[in-house]
Amino acid sequence: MAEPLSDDQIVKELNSLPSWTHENDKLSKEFNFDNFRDAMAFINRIAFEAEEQVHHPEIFNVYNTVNISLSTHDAGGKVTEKDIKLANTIESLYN
Ligand SMILES: C[C@H](O)[C@H](O)[C@H]1CNC2=NC(N)=NC(=O)C2=N1
Repeated sequence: MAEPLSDDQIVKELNSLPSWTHENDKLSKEFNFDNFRDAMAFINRIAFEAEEQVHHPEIFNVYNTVNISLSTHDAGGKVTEKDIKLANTIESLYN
């Protein structure tokens, strides 16, 4: 089972995850798109990767914005390596 990361470990990981925040035991970021179609395409690409990793994000969409939050339910809702890995994957899908 994945163990929660320390605050120091999370701060270090966030150095290479631009605009991601660590608040309320979650990693979060808002992504902006030109339109709803592009936002939904992004969400669907995330969905396939989440299934591959067997790790699932919280996703909140309003028109052209997508807010993602990551935490590990199986680790008491804390941030683990699984969240760092999925955050990096999501970044690679956005770029
Ligand atoms: C059985 C299955 O592997 C678990 O329920 C997985 C699925 N996806 C998950 N996603 C997230 N975000 N946290 C989890 O603890 C988690 N657990």
